[in-house]
Amino acid sequence: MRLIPLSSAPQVSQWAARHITDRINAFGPSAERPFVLGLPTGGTPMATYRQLIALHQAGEVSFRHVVTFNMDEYVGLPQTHPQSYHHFMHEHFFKHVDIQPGNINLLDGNAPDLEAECRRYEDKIRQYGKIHLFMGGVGSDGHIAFNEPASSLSSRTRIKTLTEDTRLANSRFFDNDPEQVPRMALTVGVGTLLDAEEIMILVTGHNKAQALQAAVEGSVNHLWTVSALQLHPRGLIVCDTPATMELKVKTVRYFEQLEADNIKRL
Ligand SMILES: N[C@@H]1[C@@H](O)[C@H](O)[C@@H](COP(=O)(O)O)O[C@@H]1O
Repeated sequence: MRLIPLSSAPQVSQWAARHITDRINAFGPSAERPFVLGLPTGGTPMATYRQLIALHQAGEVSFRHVVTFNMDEYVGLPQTHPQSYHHFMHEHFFKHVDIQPGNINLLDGNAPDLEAECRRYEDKIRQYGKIHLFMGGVGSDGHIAFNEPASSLSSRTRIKTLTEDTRLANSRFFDNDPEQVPRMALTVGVGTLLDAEEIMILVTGHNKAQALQAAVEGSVNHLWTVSALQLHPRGLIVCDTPATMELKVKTVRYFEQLEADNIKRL
């Protein structure tokens, strides 16, 4: 696993957007051979989306031959609801770049048969071969996508019941009322994430410090599903200083030294 310890959240978004841009450009995608990008929602990636839009507007990256798969979606929220992940993605990213609508993939949390919808999603990912780069955030309880504590580390796309903690954390987007937060979501599994060629997780803020500690210094554990990143050959975490507060000084120094050139790039 690589850890890129940066000072601030804006630096994390700058680094992440540059990394995605570099990966897409190095791949040289075409209509026949698109770059497949996995994407998250949440507060953390919003600044990265703004940076990607800026890079796109500066002519540094095109999404014309990029296919996207979002990691999760609430069950039962209309797609037009301001807090649906469909709405989030269109507002914060898709409508600002040159992605082709047919290349956007999101789980349908209103599908009549939710299990069939999850199977369809897995099949569609498989049709493209694999996801080249999956970006994600992490919940303060260490969940990735909506793989709540005790999710199987070999899970595939499925329906998950959200924990009280997650509904409480996400209530800030629902008038601070946890009752308005849907009780279920569709999410890619930990196994689906591990199949990606590369995974990049963004971690910012002191409220994520425990999750980062579990991910980097803890053992692989289903209670902190982000720790499954340790099993991946190309796992990458980009974090800010407040998120490192539960890590040993020695751990942070170790990665600062290893990544000195990459940190200086900013
Ligand atoms: N399903 C999403 C996750 O994908 C996200 O990583 C997490 C943290 O979100 P935030 O970045 O807002 O802290 O929230 C939700 O539960």
